[in-house]
Amino acid sequence: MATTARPRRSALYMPGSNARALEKAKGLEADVLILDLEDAVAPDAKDLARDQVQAAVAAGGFGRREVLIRVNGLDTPWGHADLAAAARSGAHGVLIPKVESAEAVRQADRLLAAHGAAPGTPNGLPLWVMMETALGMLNAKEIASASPRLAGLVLGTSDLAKELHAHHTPLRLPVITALGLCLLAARAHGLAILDGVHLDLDDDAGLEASCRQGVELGFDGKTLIHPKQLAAANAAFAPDAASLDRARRIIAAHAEAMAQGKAVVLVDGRLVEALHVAEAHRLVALAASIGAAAISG
Ligand SMILES: CC(C)(COP(=O)(O)OP(=O)(O)OC[C@H]1O[C@@H](n2cnc3c(N)ncnc32)[C@H](O)[C@@H]1OP(=O)(O)O)[C@@H](O)C(=O)NCCC(=O)NCCSC(=O)C[C@H](O)C(=O)O
Ligand SMILES: [Mg+2]
Repeated sequence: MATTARPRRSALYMPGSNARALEKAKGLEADVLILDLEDAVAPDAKDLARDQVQAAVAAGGFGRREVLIRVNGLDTPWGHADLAAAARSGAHGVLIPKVESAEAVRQADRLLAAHGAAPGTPNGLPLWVMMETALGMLNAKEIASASPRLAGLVLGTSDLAKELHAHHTPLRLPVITALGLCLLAARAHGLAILDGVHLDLDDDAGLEASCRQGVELGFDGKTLIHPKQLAAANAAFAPDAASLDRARRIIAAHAEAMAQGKAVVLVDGRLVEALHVAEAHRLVALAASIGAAAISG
């Protein structure tokens, strides 16, 4: 299944109750904005946050940025009203927290449809789910294939570490199995997948290392909590100049080999076959869409 080339290098959370952050987001270099009604919003501010987010999305001005609304869980006092508001908000997607089963995805899907959101792609309202509990991880395969409305998975490594009694360590070994399960599920079912947050805002080196690890594992991008983290994620998850140059040479060399009736060729002494060409095309398309996004602001 094809994975879209839409850039999702950086996905910035912001509390829906913070009007200043919602406004500021319109000028930030984020590929995705996650307008949060869940954990970043205090119980007393839930209704205000919902109204503010709905009004902000309706007013627009977010440009090329993909806008997701993270609702409260459907088992909370606010979840159903959040989902109803998100369904008619004009956002690009709705993010459901702490999803643990395929049935939870189907329930959200049914409720969105009941609130008038068209199902499926390309015209429906996409559904995203947070993977952040032990049970969710064990059910990743079923969750990822539960609905044609599903567009992506978002790792919630803070909730996960809390539930596992695990520590946040530089190499993230305590959560690496969970990251792998989600990556397998997302790629098997053609979904986008975003890595969890780096909580220490003063740890630039740790953030860069965590972004680099996310790239190496295969994530499309990283969720972030502060604008100062955007540049690191945008740089890490974009193909660098050397990778792009190599990708273009792979495409050209393989096309020439094919014209001569050969299926394989050496580029820089390394074997290139059709699978490498497909990956090269993905990188080139991703770079082009990052470039186009930069131009459109
Ligand atoms: C962490 C913060 C509370 C810090 O806020 P603040 O003290 O205001 O930071 P600064 O003074 O450095 O802010 C400088 C300017 O940047 C704006 N700002 C700050 N953060 C954001 C943001 N996230 N989006 C947009 N704009 C932001 C400030 O308004 C300042 O602007 P200006 O006035 O023009 O100078 C804060 O950063 C914050 O609230 N971050 C988001 C927290 C959040 O959303 N948490 C929930 C998501 S994380 C999570 O739940 C993960 C998952 O579920 C899991 O389990 O792992
Ligand atoms: Mg969480």
